[in-house]
Amino acid sequence: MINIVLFGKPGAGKGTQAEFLKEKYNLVHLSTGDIFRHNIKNGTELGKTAKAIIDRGDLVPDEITTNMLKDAVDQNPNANGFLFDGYPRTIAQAEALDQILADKNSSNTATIALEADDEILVQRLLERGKTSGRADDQDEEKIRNRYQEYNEKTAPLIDYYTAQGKFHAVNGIGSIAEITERLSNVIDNL
Ligand SMILES: Nc1ncnc2c1ncn2[C@@H]1O[C@H](COP(=O)(O)OP(=O)(O)O)[C@@H](O)[C@H]1O
Repeated sequence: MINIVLFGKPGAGKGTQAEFLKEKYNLVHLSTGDIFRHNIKNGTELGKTAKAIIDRGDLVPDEITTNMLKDAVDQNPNANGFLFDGYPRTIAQAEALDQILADKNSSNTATIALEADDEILVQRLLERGKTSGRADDQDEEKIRNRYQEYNEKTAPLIDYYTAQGKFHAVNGIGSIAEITERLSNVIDNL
C-alpha cells in the first residue's frame, strides 16, 4: 500500500495535482475540503456545523475532521493506497492519521509539499474566488486568516514529518504538467 500526504498552503495546487496523481498511481483521493463542501451542499448536520467555521477561514476542530476522515478511509477497504489532500493540518491530526493507517497495518509512505510564495498564492485564491463560488476565496481578510491558521497550526507538521524522514518538497511554481512531473519523481524514488 502506498499512502501519500499532499501538503501545502491554501492555493498551492494540491487538488489540481491530486487529480493527476490519483490516476497515475491508482490511489483513492481524500480531500477534507471537498468532503466538507459536499456536506455543506447537501445540508447535512456536519455541513451545518462546518460552514460558518470554513467561511471564516478557521480550521474545523480536530475531532470533527478526524472522525470524518476516518469514515472516508473506512469506506474504501480495498484501496490500493490513499492520497490525502488537506489532511492532516494539525499535529493532532497527523498523530491520528498515523494511528488510522497503523490500524490498517499500513503507514504514511511520504508527505510531499508543494511550495510557493504567500503573495502568489493569495492572488491565485482571489482569482479562483471569482469563479469557484467559495466564500472563503472571495475576501482577502479571510484568505489571510487561512494563512495565519496554516502558519500557527499546519507549518509545525514540516518538523513532524522531517523527524520521521518522510518530508519531501517540490517547487509548486510552473505548469501543471511540470509540477506533476516533479511530484512523480519523488513518488517513483520512494
Ligand atoms: N484537515 C482539516 N482540518 C481542519 N479544517 C479543515 C481541514 N481540511 C479542510 N478544512 C476546512 O476546509 C477549508 C477548505 O479546505 P481546502 O479546500 O483544503 O482549502 P484550501 O484551498 O484552503 O487548501 C479550510 O480552510 C478549513 O476551514
